[in-house]
Amino acid sequence: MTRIKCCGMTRVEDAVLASQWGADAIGVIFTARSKRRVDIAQARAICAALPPFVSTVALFMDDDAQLVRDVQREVQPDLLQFHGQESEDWCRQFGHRYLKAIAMGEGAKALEQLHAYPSAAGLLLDGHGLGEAGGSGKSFDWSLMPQHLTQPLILAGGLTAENVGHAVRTARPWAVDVSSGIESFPGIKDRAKMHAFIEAVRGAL
Ligand SMILES: O=C(O)c1ccccc1NCC(=O)[C@H](O)[C@H](O)COP(=O)(O)O
Repeated sequence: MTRIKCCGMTRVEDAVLASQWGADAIGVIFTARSKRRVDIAQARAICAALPPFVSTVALFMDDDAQLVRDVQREVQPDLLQFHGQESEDWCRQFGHRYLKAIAMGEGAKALEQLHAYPSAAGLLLDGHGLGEAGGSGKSFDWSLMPQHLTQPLILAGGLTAENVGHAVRTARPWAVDVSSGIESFPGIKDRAKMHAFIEAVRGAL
């Protein structure tokens, strides 16, 4: 079964619906680089509304370590996600399970980065270029997805209800991550698109 992370949530009602329809994880973004940024109070409200067994992921991109610590303490997410050029040592300093995003915009060369984060709970391969923000809607060549790594791999970038079935069959990821493909506006999720996306992943064999 392919797990589903719906990212860039800013509204309680969107996150609750996603979890009711079958999303396994909800992402909330704290970096100032994002149009989907939430503050600690919004994130706490979203996380508190979720049912048991739905994971919460807090996203950062080359942010100050103090922001990460504040979010750890105040929001208590299940996982951290680092989306910038953070080193492994930097990611590990928080003593918290984390995902590391790998920018796949440069193609196969980016795969060298996959071995740089052995302590990561998972690696999220995203379609944007190095140094660019996520949530870009850009996809990459899904056939580049490695098949023999021990760490779980999460496929991200430009996924929609229309293409995610093909993406899952090609890349065979542990999970998929989506943001702009289920939105009507950055941070505002479109219910029909979100429902169709989750159904498409569940139906992908
Ligand atoms: O979504 C953002 O605004 C964002 C900004 C800065 C760093 C990371 C960000 N998002 C990270 C994600 O995990 C997105 O879900 C992922 O990039 C996929 O986005 P999309 O291509 O829009 O589905």
